[in-house]
This record gives sequence, structure tokens and C-alpha cells, in this order.
Amino acid sequence: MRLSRYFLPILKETPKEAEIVSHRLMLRAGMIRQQSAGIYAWLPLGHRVLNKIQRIVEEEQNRSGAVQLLMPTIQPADLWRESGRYDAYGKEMLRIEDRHEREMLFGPTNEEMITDIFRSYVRSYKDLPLNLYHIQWKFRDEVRPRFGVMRGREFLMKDAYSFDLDKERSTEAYHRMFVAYLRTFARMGLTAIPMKADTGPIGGDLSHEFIVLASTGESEVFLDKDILGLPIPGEDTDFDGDLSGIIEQWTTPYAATDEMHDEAAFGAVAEDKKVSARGIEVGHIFHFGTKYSEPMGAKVMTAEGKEVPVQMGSYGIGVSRLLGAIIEACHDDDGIIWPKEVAPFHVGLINMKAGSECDEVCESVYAELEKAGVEVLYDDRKTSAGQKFASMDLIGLPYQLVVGPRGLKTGEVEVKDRATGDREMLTPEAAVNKLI
Ligand SMILES: Nc1ncnc2c1ncn2[C@@H]1O[C@H](COS(=O)(=O)NC(=O)[C@@H](N)CS)[C@@H](O)[C@H]1O
Repeated sequence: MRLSRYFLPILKETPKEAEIVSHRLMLRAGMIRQQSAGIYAWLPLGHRVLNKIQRIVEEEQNRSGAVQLLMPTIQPADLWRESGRYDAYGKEMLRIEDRHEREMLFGPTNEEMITDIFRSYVRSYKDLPLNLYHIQWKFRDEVRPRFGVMRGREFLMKDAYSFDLDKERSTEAYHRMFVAYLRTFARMGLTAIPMKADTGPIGGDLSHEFIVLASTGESEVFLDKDILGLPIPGEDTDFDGDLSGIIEQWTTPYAATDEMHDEAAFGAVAEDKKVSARGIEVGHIFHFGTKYSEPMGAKVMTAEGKEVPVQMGSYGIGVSRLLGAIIEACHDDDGIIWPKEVAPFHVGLINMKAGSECDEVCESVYAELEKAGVEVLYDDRKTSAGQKFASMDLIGLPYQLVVGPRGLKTGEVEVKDRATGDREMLTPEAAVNKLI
């Protein structure tokens, strides 16, 4: 992509309303623009990252056996009356009336709607297990939206819903999602710790939050340091097999959010292993049995000919929140440092002197890299080199390839690793080969 033809409204000043670094950097790097409280436009650079995060989430949901669909954002209030949550949900619910004065709402979550879809088609235990998910915008009228996309009012969530015949199988579904979450966040360059959590308005008897440790996190957490070094389940994990060993390994060391903290149990942790910190909740999984299937009549016929309400769970990931969480975990004083898997582009190509002999070398390495499938943002603008370096450091692409008159005197260009700061002078060919 040539920057002269892109749309990257970088801000010179730090917006005063931004209280945390990820909010500041997303605004300055031209990734989002607030359109009203807690509601954002996703500008091209932010949208590119959002799509990459979404793709990783989809890949790991699919690997675990979940099936993707897409439910609407606008829901009929009647569904929520069936579950009894319409009034209980309170002021966070954005209630809408259509032209026929029918009561609708902008969905904050989809337990009722997915249960309605399930009960319309599934009647037999032979159709189970089933896990249906979508990635869809949600609306929660937060009383105090803040920290940019971290606590928005309109936000993108992956929400999955599992349906099983009995508690034992439903727990296996919960385990599949638990393992899928361990893989998902690790692939984004994050360390997200599963912690026993409260079930809140979603309900149920079992819940874990996945927390990224960050000083600006809203959650207060307590953990045993041993959990930080556990291995992430591999691509070859058998999701149809017994995952209890992995679950055991990840739920043995103490880890709890403040709502579930047990001071006595934490006391058993060795002093040098105790960690209390703040964290960002990037995922939350729940097992809630028949809380929705009972009142909404989502039942299946068992092999013995008995009708039973299905056992359910729901599994959320804050897809848009993850951009903020990743930046909180991956930045320095000069700006963002994107993990390679979610970076909006892989290489920032900097022409230090547009209109000079640098142009020809830039055009050729740009063509070579693009041909090899490397995503390049080519800063071909006629602005100063200093501005170009500052912008590239701010938007945090993993590599910078710098073409300048001095380097070309010895037939060399410079490759900079944004994360380590390491610089290397190479011939253009060697630079291209290093970056492919
Ligand atoms: N206001 C918000 N802004 C941005 N992300 C949010 C917001 N509220 C929740 N999230 C993200 O969405 C995830 C799931 O939300 S949740 O309420 O915990 N769970 C559910 O809604 C269930 N229906 C999961 S299917 C959270 O872990 C968090 O990462």
C-alpha cells in the first residue's frame, strides 16, 4: 500500500481525553475516531488489525469444532421476556421501538436468540454436541464508557454457545473452549491467564475469565506465578479427545479475580510465587446448564425416549477490546509494537528522499516484497525523513526498511526490527530475502 494513496490520519498531539496508553496510541496512530461516547469509527489501519484478530479467533473456534453463523444485532424484546432477562438487564439495554411500535433492542449478548434458533431445528440427542458462534457488534449502554475501545458501548464480540445432552458432556464443551482460548490469545502474542470468575448477568455455576496482565487493567487479580510459564496446547490438540489433563494443569495453580479471591487459599501459595496485579478481561466463558433452555423449551429426545432441556454454556471474546489489550501489553515510548500475527502491515518501507535515486530502489523492493506476499506500507510522501521515522515507530509495524541516499552510496539499505531496535545494513536483495 502506498501511503500517498492510503488514509492514515496520524495525530501530532496526544488527545487530552485519552487516559491510558492504548487509547492515546490508537487515536494518534489514526486507527479509530470517537463518533460519540463509547462508539468508534474504525479507520483503515485499525480496521486491518481488527480483521486479523477476527481471523485468528475464527481459526481457533473452527479448530475446536465450533460452527460459525451470524445473528442480527437487533433483537425482539419478546425473546428476552421468555428468559426473564428483559427487565432484569437494566439500563445497559438499548431499547428500541420500530415503526409498528414493536419493542426491539440492540443485542448486548445472544443467549436468548441462539436458544431460539436451536429450539427451532434440534429435537434429538443425535444432533448433539453442537457449538454455534458468531462475531457480531454488541451494544451495552455503559454508564461510563472509557479507555477507548477497552470499555465501549458498541463493541465487537465473538460469542459461542454450546448445547449438550448432559452436564458431563457440557463440561467437555467448556473444556474445548477453555483450550481454544489458551491458543487464541497466545497466537496474538498475549499471555492471557484463565481465572475463576463470577458469572454475573449471564448466570451459571462455572466461569473463567481470561486476563491479560496490565497495570491499566480494570480487574484486580491474584495468581501463583507458576501459571505464567505453562505450555500452550499445540495445533495438533485433539479436541475430540480427553482435555482434562490440560484443564487440570491450567486450573491447579491459584488464579482468581477479586470477586472470587480466597485469601486463605492464596495463603497456601509460596511467598515468592504470589502475584497480585491488575489485568484486562479479554475473554469470559460460562457454564449455565438449563438457565435458558428450561424457560425457552429447548429440549431434545434422549435415547430412552425422554425429553430433556439441553445443557448450555456461552463463551465470549472481546474482539475489539483486544486491540487495546495488545497495545497495553506491546508498546514503548515511541508507540505501538505489533506482534507479527496481528500487525496491520509487516514492513514499513521508508523513502528518505522522495524524488531522488531512492525512488527506483524503493519501487523495486516494494514490488519484490508485495509479489512475495509481504504486506508493505510504503511511505512515499514528500515529507521529512524525521516525520516518516516517527510515524512508522508510532504505528508499530514489525520491520522498517529504510532507503536513503547515504546507504545507497555503498549500495545498501537499512532494516530495523521495531521490537528490538536492532538495525542492519544490507543490499536490497538481502533485505528482501530477510523480510520474505
Ligand atoms: N463494554 C465493553 N467494551 C468492550 N469489550 C467488552 C465490553 N463488555 C464486554 N466486553 C468483552 O466481551 C467479552 C464477553 O463479554 S461477557 O459479558 O463477559 N460475556 C458474554 O457476553 C457472553 N454472552 C459470552 S458468549 C468480555 O470478556 C470482554 O472482553
